[in-house]
Amino acid sequence: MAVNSRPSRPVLGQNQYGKAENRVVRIVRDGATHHIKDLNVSVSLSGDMDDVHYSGSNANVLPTDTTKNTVYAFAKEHGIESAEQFGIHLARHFVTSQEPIHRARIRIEEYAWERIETSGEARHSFVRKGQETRLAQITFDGETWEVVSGLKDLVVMNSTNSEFWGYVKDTYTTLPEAYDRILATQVSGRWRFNWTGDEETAPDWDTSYEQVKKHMLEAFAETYSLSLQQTLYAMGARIIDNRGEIDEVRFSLPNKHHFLVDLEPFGLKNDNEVYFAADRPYGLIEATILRDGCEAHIPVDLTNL
Ligand SMILES: O=c1[nH]c(=O)c2[nH]c(=O)[nH]c2[nH]1
Repeated sequence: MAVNSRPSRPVLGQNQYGKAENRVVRIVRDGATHHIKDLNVSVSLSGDMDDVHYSGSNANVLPTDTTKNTVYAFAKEHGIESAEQFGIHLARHFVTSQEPIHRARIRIEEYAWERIETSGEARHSFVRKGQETRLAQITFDGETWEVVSGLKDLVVMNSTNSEFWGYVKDTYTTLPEAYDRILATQVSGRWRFNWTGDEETAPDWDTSYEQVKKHMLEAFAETYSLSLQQTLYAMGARIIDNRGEIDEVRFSLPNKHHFLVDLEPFGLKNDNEVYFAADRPYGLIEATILRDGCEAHIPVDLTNL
């Protein structure tokens, strides 16, 4: 370095910014048939952003909060036909409406849902594709057998037929009563067989598993829910009532909250269409359902099984 020359300042390299992981659920209600789109949208913008880094001037900065609002407003205004089409809309909007923004990268993960088909008319119940992990625990001490089967990560949603009201209200209660909400959970369940070890009378384990899952899903879809607790009981009771080989069922059900997004500030009405899918905190509803006269053996904490 030459004598008396000032060191040049470090140079800003590639930079980008935006709101990551906007969880948007869009419901289209076609009478009793509902359709859902469930996306995780990350916005990354770049352009003339030297000043905000060098001097802190925000004159060119569209807030990340605005990019989040745009995702939710576009879900209402334009709908979500496909992840690609939705991303194209967003990217074009940011680059063409904001002079300092030269590049927009929209990354989208889409979570696929399949309809839960039941004998009834209702078409508002879904199970997330990718499905569950099947579990089994077998214990034998030379005398006594215990077989517990189960599953985890079975994600299900009802886009209507769920309410929650009439609960205790104290000084700290702010929750508004809900008369038509989304009910979604990620089922973790275990069920204990009453099989005592006789090969002749062993259940067909695969058939039993498929049937338990079917009854659990049907009860979830067909129960008009006043609480997740009530739905949980209905799911367990349906299994006990229909599967004589099972004496005990335990469920751990996180209440995967979906909050209606307030679109009023953008002059848009949210007619139960656009939701923010929160990942935490979540209500956690857990209970055992027993055949009358039977004892509980499944541990309270299912992570121990
Ligand atoms: O189904 C529900 N059960 C609750 O106990 C509860 N608590 C809450 O805030 N929301 C809900 N939803």
